[in-house]
Amino acid sequence: MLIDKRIVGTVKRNLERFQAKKILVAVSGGVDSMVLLNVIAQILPTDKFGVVNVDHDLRPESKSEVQFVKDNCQKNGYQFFTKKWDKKPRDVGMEAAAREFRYGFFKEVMKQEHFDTLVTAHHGNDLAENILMKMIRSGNAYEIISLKEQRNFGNGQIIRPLLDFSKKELAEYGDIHDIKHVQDETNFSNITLRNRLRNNIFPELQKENGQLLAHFRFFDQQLMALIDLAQKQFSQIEQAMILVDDARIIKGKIKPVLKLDHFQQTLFWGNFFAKRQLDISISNKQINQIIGILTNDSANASIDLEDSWRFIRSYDQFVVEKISTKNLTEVELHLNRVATLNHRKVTVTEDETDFSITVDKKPEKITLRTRRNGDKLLLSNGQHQKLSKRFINEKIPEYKRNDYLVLLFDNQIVWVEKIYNMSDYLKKGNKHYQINLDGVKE
Ligand SMILES: Nc1ncnc2c1ncn2[C@@H]1O[C@H](COP(=O)(O)OP(=O)(O)OP(=O)(O)O)[C@@H](O)[C@H]1O
Repeated sequence: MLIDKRIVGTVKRNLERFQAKKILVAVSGGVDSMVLLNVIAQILPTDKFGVVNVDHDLRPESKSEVQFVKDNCQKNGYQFFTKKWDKKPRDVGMEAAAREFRYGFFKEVMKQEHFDTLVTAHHGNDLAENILMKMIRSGNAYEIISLKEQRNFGNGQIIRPLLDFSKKELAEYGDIHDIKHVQDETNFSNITLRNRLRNNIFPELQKENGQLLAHFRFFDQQLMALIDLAQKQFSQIEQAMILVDDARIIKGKIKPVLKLDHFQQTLFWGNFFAKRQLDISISNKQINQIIGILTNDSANASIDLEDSWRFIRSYDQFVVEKISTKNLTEVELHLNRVATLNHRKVTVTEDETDFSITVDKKPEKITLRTRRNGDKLLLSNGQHQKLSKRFINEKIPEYKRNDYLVLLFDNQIVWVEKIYNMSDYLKKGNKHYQINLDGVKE
């Protein structure tokens, strides 16, 4: 069969197989995505698909490239959605930030305009480059299979129906149908690993075997099949271990996973994070650290993962939680006025008869906050105890400790929710205060 018929046939089969109904085509203007758009337009009526584009505004030509895609859509009567990226980060990680913005916008359009499927023009060369890049960077099996032909995405799914075709074959289709496209000049510069692989390494490898891309695709499919098989066993283990599982916190028992050997555990945790799509990027080094803290003798330990997630071991349980960077960790408090910290309400009032704290002078500054490293509690005879030690003594698990409120009078800790009141140790002075926490007297 001619290449163009094969491409159209494969895309059509994929759309049917994954039951795509209303499709958003991601079009950058390059030859791959312009070919994809042409193919989709042959298969579907114009009310069943739309075009989405992001102007990353990173190159002088980007404006004219967006215009090119826009004109093409207008001419053909296709729905067109575009957005310019104007809040770029100043530091490193431009490529990743651009991707986050791009996929964020794709999700937004899908939701607002009721598209159930996003289709991208990733092809066989992208897949092979992706696999080799992941081999170079991490060797993590779950990252190696990250470029999937279908996965859940936003309020629907993402489909990549061109993975069976090489860039060359798509270009051939473009020639046959005389498809106009823009040329991304940055593809030729060798600043990124992807471009070095694309321009220097793959041409050499392909000289060794012309079937190289098909082999990468075969390896990817087999690895995915193996992981699918393992998944059944992993699901049983998860059922035995999980206690809480929601968008911000996962909590469970450790024991069930320990029956797997070390390398099976690496796969287990890879699967664990990949399938929940928590947007945690996790390296093999971190997976090994997780296994390390679960299997060593220390009962309390934690690891900070990327993207504000933390993995905590607490005795025979583990917790994965999103650390909220938005949460306030400190507020100044005024007598008789309600202060709110992390959704908790606290008031401190002067009270001669019904009081919980006694000090020798009226505080000039009252602070409410969560714990900090180095916090110390004043005991009898002026001795101190570390707050962390008190948490351990009271058997408060590590992952709960940030929830405890700490009250300070003139920078001296006078009270820690549930576990400490300075007046139990030092009953001095004649200034009496009542603490009210969430409507309850302390
Ligand atoms: N600016 C863009 N606007 C719309 N779609 C885009 C844009 N950039 C890329 N795409 C879509 O994503 C596909 C892959 O593009 P490209 O290979 O440049 O991305 P990548 O960064 O390598 O991969 P990924 O998109 O998975 O991060 C394109 O074929 C196209 O469908």
